[in-house]
Amino acid sequence: MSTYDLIVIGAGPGGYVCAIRAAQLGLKVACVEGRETLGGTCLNVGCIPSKALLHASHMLHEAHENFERMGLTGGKVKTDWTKMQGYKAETVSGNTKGIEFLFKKNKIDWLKGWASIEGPGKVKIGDTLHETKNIVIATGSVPSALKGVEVDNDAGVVVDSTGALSLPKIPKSMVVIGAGVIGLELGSVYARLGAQVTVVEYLDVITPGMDGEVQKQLQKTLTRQGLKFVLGAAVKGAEVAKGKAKLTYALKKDDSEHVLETDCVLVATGRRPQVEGLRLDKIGVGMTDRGFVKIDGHWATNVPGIYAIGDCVPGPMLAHKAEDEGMAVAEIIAGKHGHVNYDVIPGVIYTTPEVANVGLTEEAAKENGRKVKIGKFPFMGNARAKAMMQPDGFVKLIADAETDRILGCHIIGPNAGEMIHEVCVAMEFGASAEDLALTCHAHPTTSEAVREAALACGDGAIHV
Ligand SMILES: NC(=O)c1ccc[n+]([C@@H]2O[C@H](COP(=O)([O-])OP(=O)(O)OC[C@H]3O[C@@H](n4cnc5c(N)ncnc54)[C@H](O)[C@@H]3O)[C@@H](O)[C@H]2O)c1
Repeated sequence: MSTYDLIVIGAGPGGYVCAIRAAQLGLKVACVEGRETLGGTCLNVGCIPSKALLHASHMLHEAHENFERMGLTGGKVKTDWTKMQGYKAETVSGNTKGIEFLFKKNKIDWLKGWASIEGPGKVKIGDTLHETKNIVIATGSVPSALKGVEVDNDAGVVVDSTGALSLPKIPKSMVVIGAGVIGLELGSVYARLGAQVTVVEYLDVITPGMDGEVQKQLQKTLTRQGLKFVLGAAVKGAEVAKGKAKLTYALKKDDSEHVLETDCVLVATGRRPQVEGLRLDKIGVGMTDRGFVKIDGHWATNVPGIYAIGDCVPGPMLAHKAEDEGMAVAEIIAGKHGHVNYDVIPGVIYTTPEVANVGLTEEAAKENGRKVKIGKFPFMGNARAKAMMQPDGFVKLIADAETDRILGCHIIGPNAGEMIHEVCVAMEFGASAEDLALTCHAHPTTSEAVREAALACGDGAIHV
């Protein structure tokens, strides 16, 4: 039995970052992880492997669609699925081993196994009980189940996001249930690799909650890339026979039933918090009615010395939100001040073009009766985007109508996921649209489009 200042349960982006920050602040720290490798969903079966497949399939798309126009000729580039899987695995292991190195460097004990909490200060793994002053629950989330659609990742016909990363072969056709982040990212991968992809979504729009103009532009662009969309459709069930699936859905507008036959169904209808086996009910940790761990403004549960962060607590299920909470709670446990600004958490969809957003949408401003001004700039007017053959999309900046303070930004276009951060920094410092407009931006960069959108909040953009 060992005594720690802090035991973090779960080594995903929330948990491992929390452990590292706590160790840096002088605490004796252990992190429990039952998976063979560190890094949680994000590094093992989420953000990182999907980005490897997105990158490789984007390169293929470029080779097929744009190389010749750029004067790059030669044999037709083909996909070697086994090699691509190897590249994905290498990307993952490079990152997970990196966390192992960071744990050693920061003298963090990796307690291997699945933990349960026996009471405040008591964490059990197998038959071993570990004592600790504080516990942080960072156990993340798992894909939600969908009634009537049974996932079997090993069979590879009806899969969730984990199974979709390692399909035995590239399917000729795929039906994606859910036009959210996962559905569109992985749907894009397989569409670029040659599958006929149909996305079936319950709502009448894709990417619910996002800026309406971005939703429309993204749907238009992905449709041009070959994805088909069936919106306003409720999935009734899926049957598997002879290595194929039959998916039945009903259109909400007239209740008519339709069947899609496909090689593969990807269920991407959201994720739910993962807390099974922790014994939270036995030790009286309060939960929300949607199954998340209930916390106060300092990530503390109702049981003294037990905190929770990341996907298992309410809020957006994003790795970077979990990381920020991990750092903040470590600071609090170490007797310092920890803070997360939930108004400035960016979101990115890694399709091509990328979609990125932060803060208020035009729709939310209208709903709240908040007066805003909107500066919009199309990438068609951006020299760099045109040189990259990616002139689709725009930057939309939202500022307070009276004070000019930046309240939000919505980008669809090349490098959107990188560009959003200058707006995040501006918002963090309470900057106005004019502050951004007065900041010199290097030419030619796609970031100039952000400045132009800021100029459009004032006297006008130059290049439209
Ligand atoms: N790039 C990123 O930041 C990233 C990548 C992957 C996952 N994530 C996070 O992981 C979580 C899960 O992602 P996700 O894409 O599974 O969920 P999501 O909540 O983003 O989207 C799920 C979609 O499925 C639809 N849906 C739900 N039930 C349905 C049904 N029965 N039939 C048809 N459509 C249905 C919803 O309306 C919604 O559009 C999200 O919180 C997401 O933010 C983020």
